[in-house]
Amino acid sequence: MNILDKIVADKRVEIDLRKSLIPVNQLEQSVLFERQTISLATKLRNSQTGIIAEHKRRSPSKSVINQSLNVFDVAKGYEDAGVCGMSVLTDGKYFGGSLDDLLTARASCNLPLLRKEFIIDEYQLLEAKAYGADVILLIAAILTRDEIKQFSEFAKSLNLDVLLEVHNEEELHKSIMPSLDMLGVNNRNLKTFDVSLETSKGLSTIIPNDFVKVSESGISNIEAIKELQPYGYKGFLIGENFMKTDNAGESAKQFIKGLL
Ligand SMILES: O=P(O)(O)OC[C@@H](O)[C@@H](O)c1c[nH]c2ccccc12
Repeated sequence: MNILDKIVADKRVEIDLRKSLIPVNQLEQSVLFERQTISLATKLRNSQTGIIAEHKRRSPSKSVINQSLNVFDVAKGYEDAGVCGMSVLTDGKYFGGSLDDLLTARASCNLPLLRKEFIIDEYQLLEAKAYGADVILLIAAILTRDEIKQFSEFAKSLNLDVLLEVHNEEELHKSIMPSLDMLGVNNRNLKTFDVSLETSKGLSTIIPNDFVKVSESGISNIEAIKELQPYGYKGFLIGENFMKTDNAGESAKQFIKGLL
């Protein structure tokens, strides 16, 4: 079993438990369920910089990144830095995140928030909405075409934007459909953790122009952004580079200053 298979197997157990603790109607009755969501895709289309900054405490590839920052300050700092959106890891076991982190980020800023999660069940989309997300991630490597269609259409019915993540041509071909807003190319292979910006470059030409293109992972300097922009990328998802410092917001601010 590779790491991705393990994460998904654990996720199935976790979702069953969550469902038994919080029924769907309780999620639907939460105050945030009525909130007007903000479109990340629209913000990226109109942005010169396109930074999506992530809150990530640890990961299977890097173990600890930063356990001492608090989400409230990180979200405020990112907003103050002028990022387009924030990504919040909500997986607990492998990334040290939680839905409470999402709720805290929501209370702290008005940025579009991406629920960064391994989505394999519609229930997780209701959770995303109930905890204040604006955007959901779908990972092509763990979903069938039918599931991508089902989940993305359900997300759209909840007014959530959809970011679909691919890592290779096969995943991309299987995933193209009108219910997606953004296509993300993960420069990190989730099965081996190898990172290369060439992945984004190579896949850029076969992503139809109606989708906002996002390059994800392994972006550690301004040069990388400058290198990717000519390939049509409008969004750049950055986690570790900001989170490994003692002030994530401030490092995002300096980064964006350098880009303008
Ligand atoms: O910390 P980095 O290398 O800047 O990467 C951020 C983000 O792209 C990465 O966390 C990520 C991209 N896709 C994912 C899917 C699941 C978990 C995590 C991810």
